[in-house]
This record gives sequence, C-alpha cells and structure tokens, in this order.
Amino acid sequence: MATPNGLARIETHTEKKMKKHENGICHDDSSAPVRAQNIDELHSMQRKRSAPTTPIKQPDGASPFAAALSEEDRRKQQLQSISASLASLTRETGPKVVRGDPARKGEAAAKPAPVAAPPPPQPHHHVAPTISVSDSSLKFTHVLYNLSPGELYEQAIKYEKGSFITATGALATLSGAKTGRSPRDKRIVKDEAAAQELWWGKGSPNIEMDEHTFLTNRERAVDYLNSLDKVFVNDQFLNWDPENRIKVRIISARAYHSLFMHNMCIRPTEEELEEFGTPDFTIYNAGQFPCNRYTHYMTSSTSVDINLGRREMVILGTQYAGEMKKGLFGVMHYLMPKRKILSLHSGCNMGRDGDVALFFGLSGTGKTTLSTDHNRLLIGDDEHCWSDNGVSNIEGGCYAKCIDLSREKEPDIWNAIKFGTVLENVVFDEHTREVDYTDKSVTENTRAAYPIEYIPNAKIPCVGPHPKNVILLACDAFGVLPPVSKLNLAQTMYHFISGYTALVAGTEDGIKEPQATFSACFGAAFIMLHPTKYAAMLAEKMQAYGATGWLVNTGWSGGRYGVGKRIKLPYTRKIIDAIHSGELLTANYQKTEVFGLEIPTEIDGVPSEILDPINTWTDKAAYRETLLKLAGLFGKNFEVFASYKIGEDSGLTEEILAAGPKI
Ligand SMILES: Nc1ncnc2c1ncn2[C@@H]1O[C@H](COP(=O)(O)OP(=O)(O)O)[C@@H](O)[C@H]1O
Ligand SMILES: C=C(OP(=O)(O)O)C(=O)O
Ligand SMILES: [Ca+2]
Ligand SMILES: [Mn+2]
Repeated sequence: MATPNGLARIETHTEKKMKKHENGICHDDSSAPVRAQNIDELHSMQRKRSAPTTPIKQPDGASPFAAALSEEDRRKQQLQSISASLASLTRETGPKVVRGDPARKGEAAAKPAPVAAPPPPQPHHHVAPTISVSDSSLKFTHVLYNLSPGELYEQAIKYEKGSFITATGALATLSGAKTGRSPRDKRIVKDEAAAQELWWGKGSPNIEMDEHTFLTNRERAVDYLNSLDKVFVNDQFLNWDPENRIKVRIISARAYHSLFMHNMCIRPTEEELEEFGTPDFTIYNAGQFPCNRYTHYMTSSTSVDINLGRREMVILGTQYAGEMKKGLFGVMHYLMPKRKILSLHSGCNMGRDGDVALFFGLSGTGKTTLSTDHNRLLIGDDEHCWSDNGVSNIEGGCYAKCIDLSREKEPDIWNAIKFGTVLENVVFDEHTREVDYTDKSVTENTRAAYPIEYIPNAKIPCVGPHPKNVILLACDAFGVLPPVSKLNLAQTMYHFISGYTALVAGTEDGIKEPQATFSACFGAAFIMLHPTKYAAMLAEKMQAYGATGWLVNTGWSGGRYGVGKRIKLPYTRKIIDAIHSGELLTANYQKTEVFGLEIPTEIDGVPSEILDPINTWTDKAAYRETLLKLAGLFGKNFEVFASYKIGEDSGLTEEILAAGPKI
C-alpha cells in the first residue's frame, strides 16, 4: 500500500490487532479505556492517596473505628503543636493552620480549621497587652509538613525563582544576597544561665542580645511566616546516638530550606514521626525578611538569634541555608558537654577493621573531601559527638563544597549530586543543564547538600567506636607547615586550641582572599563554652582511648599563596592512607625547627622532597622569614589561653604551653 508521497505505509502492531466493526470504524480495544469521565478525574487517578502517615497500632480487641479516630486525633495534635510553634506571643491563639498545599483547592482548605493551641507560657512582663483579633486570625496558614523531595522540587520550581533541575537531577537554587554565613550577625541571648555558662568577651563567637530583643525578632519572624499562604515544617532529629537524640522543628518559607534540612538532619521513619510530640528545639527561618535596624543590638539587616532558654533560633535577613545547620551545631555544642559528651567540628570515617579517624578543620580545609573516602565507611562529614560509647554523627547529610569539583578526584561527591540533592549558587548551561563547577560568577562557596546515604559506603547508622586517629587539618596559606606531622598529646592540644588555617574565600561573607585565621577548637564560630573546656575533654578521651594526633597541611607548598601551589589532593589522600594503615606510626621521623614538629622522611606514593617544606621553596631566606612570621602569629594568638588551666592536671597545661613554636 502506497501513501501519497510514494512511500509504503507502515503497518503497526496495533493496527494488525484492530478489529473492523460493522460501521467501518476502527477501535483499538486491546486495552481497557481509562475509567475517568473527564481530565480532572484522570488527573486525580494519577496520585494514589498516601496511607496514613503511620501504621495504626491496635490494642487487642480495639475496634478499627477507634483506631481510625486516633489517627485523626494524632493529626489534629500535630497541627495543634505546629499552631503553637507559630503562635504570636502577643495574641491569644496560634494561627489557623491546615495541612496541604493551598494551590490544591478542595483538599485541606475546605475542612474547618483545627482549634489552635494557646501560645507557650510568656515568661516576661514586657510583652504587649493581648489583642485577641487581628487579620491574621481570619486567614489560614497552610502547613506543608515533612514533604518528600519530589513534592519539594515541585514547590521550588513552581514558586521559587532561580530553581532548576540540573542534568543529573539535582535541584539548583540561589541563596540570595548571602552566599556564606554571617558570623558577625549571630547573637545569643545572655540570660542569667547563659551569662554564667557560656564564653563571652574577646575571641568568643557569642555576641550578646537580651531576651526582649530576641522576642522582638521572634515576633517579626513569626508574623512574617504567618503572613504567607504556606509554610514548610520539618520535624527531624539530630544525633545518631539514640540516647542523646534531639528533636528539631524547622519552620521555613522556602521549599529550598525545607529540602536542605530534609537532607541535612536525620529523617524520621513514619513510626518515629508518630511519636514525635513536642520538639526540643525550633528554628524560625524568615530569611527573606530583614531584621529592623531600629531594633536594639541590630547592626545590619541580618540577624541569626539563638535563645537557649526558650530552645529557639530565629533567622532574619539571610537565606544561606548553612546558618540553620551550623546554628543547630552551636546548640549541640552547649547541650552535649552538659551530658559529658564532646561535640566536634570534624568529619569522621571508619576502616573495614573498625579504625575510626576524626578530621578536624575549619571551612574549606578538607573535612568533607577527606572523610569521603572510597576505601572507608563514611560516618559523617562535619559534626560529631564523642561519648563514652564512641562517636556519632549529629547530622543525616553532607554539605560539600563544589568549586572545581571533578568526577576524577572526588567521584563519590560527584555521584551524590543527583535527584534530591540541593545545589546552591552554581552556574549551569541554560539548555543542557550541565553544571560548570569552575564557574564562580555567583560565589566561590558553591555547595551541594545531600543525604548521607547518597555516598555509597556510608555507615548507617552513623556511629562508630572510639577514634584511633585525630587528624587536624590546616590549609596553610603561608606554605610553611609540613604536609604531615605526628603530634604528641600536648602538641595536639596546642594546635586544637589554636585552630589555625587560612580562611578560604566565600564560606564566611565578605572574605575574598585566603587569610590566616585562628579559630579555637577548629570551630570558634560554633562553640558555646570556653575552648579549654572542649580541649580538656578531647585530651581526656584521646588519653583514655590511645588516639594519635596528626597535623595535616592541605594548603600551600613551595611558597605562600600566590607563589606556591596547593598540595595536590592525591598526595594528601596518600598521606591520610598512611595514617589509617598505621604505616606512619612506624616511619622514620625528623624534627622541624621553630614548630618542633615530627615529620616523616618517606611515605608511599608521595615525593619525599615535599615532606619537609623547606625543600619546596626556592627562596630559603623567604621560607625562614615566613616560618618565623607564622610562629609569631601562633604565639600572639595563644597569649589569651596562657592563663587558663586545661583539665584537672596543671602538668598538661604547662606541657601545652611548651608545645607551641619557639621563635
Ligand atoms: N590537598 C587537598 N586536600 C583537601 N582538599 C583539597 C586539597 N586540594 C584542594 N582541595 C579542595 O579543597 C576543598 C576542601 O573543602 P571541604 O572538603 O568541603 O572542606 P570542609 O568540609 O572542611 O569545609 C575541596 O573543594 C577540595 O577539592
Ligand atoms: C557550612 C559550613 O561548613 P564547612 O564549610 O565547614 O563545610 C560553614 O562553615 O558555613
Ligand atoms: Ca564540609
Ligand atoms: Mn564544616
């Protein structure tokens, strides 16, 4: 049979099966037609109704009817709890919250609003008189509760400008004007307890604010969130140690923030969600809305406020998602030491034989990169606890830097950037959606946030035995620290308290060039107590469990920044391999001048000449001068710690003081 253009007509498989009816019309009745009467009905068939969030536990003999009621009660309780979280402190009730997407009309919104719970007790007298009626009590706030990544993708793409799906399925988004943390805008309420317990004053990250100002900002955030059609609520956990798990609630305005925390915190199972109850800590993220400069203490339009007494954190004026995860980390730095548990700004992994290593270091020094090791099990990349039971990850995800990311050098991180992953501030091809990881147009601090199970050899649950190696990472922009040194306990403490690195551009707002920084405990921005408190706990644990300390320079070699080059990642990996395997424990060592560091003379797979940095510098006089300059900076930085005792043992304090560089 020929068609008008002369080509033979192709007979399809279906045509063959078609039967000719009497009236001569063809029907393809090989499959039953859809049962929908119209398009709306067809669309409604596409989505299967979720089973109740939790399987209903039925006590013996209870009727299924009673069980169904309790499921409804449970949902009502959940909404009441969220309504209470969102309650203004100056109005009588919380907002009318309903579950579901306001865009999906006829579902949740049609139902009467549940009774709002009363706000939490008001501890302070300076709260304004109660006004019982306002416009906000006439509207509904839709709650999008613990949405799945698919649902959050759709919310982001529909409603948040700058949200796109990349070629590998990640959700690319923009964090707005802030592309890094704002440590100078982080404030802690200095109430009586906090005044006594926390570290205040010179060197401390804790900038004070009073309770009244906190409540002013909290009200600003709550009013902003309640003025929206919908808010996202995440109920999740922190800390894989079941005895010390913390329940967190994150209330945010953006699907981006909800998906970020979905990835970064521990995701509850349906059963765990059923028993969630009241959160231990709540974040109000109103990051798109600024704080008010007329408010006392406010010095910019950004404020990240923590109130330990109220167990709340308020974010105004920054959408950088890292504020949430690092804010909670600060809270853990307060809560855990109270329970004699050491909180650590470190990555952590474990060998197949159960040998655990910690990787301390400031932003950009390699915690995420080096703890993600194809030959070892990943426990976590950034935040851990060390208790009498061993180590546990605080988080449920990783937050990797993506600048210059390559498939060859970091295959596991590369492959984790897929459906579900949040990609912040990256640049991609408009059409192919291929990401250009070298592009710094938006920021140098481009990031990927993914659930830890996206790393193929993640250790789930993320816990492990006591660490064998404690690796201190420093990205030395001066290029004078050796690629690796073995430390005795006093040296480990000296370098832990010093927390030296070159702060790499981007992660903190306003830093454009690497610069030398000292950050106590490799995380001064997050610690709450005096650094010596954490140092004493670390010393005690390292001694008790016989861990060895190492100092690894992941920074420059052959000259300072601008002259030398960053040590090649494959060499650093070989060094780390030699630490894990035990090879470096038995190597030959020599001692460096000034810093008095023990450096190995040989490591498998690493050129021996780079092990002593002096060999890599052509200008030896410049090397010595730079070495002395850095030693001077260390000495000056340590002065403030010289008057503190570390632990019960004054002998250790003396040793630590003596473990620094000699000029
Ligand atoms: N020798 C090296 N060791 C570790 N990281 C390196 C090295 N050279 C370059 N890098 C890069 O430095 C960055 C380290 O960042 P990351 O691991 O995210 O740090 P952190 O988790 O401590 O903030 C990565 O982008 C990594 O590719
Ligand atoms: C998110 C951060 O972590 P890091 O850079 O240590 O990975 C940060 O410091 O903002
Ligand atoms: Ca990291
Ligand atoms: Mn970190």
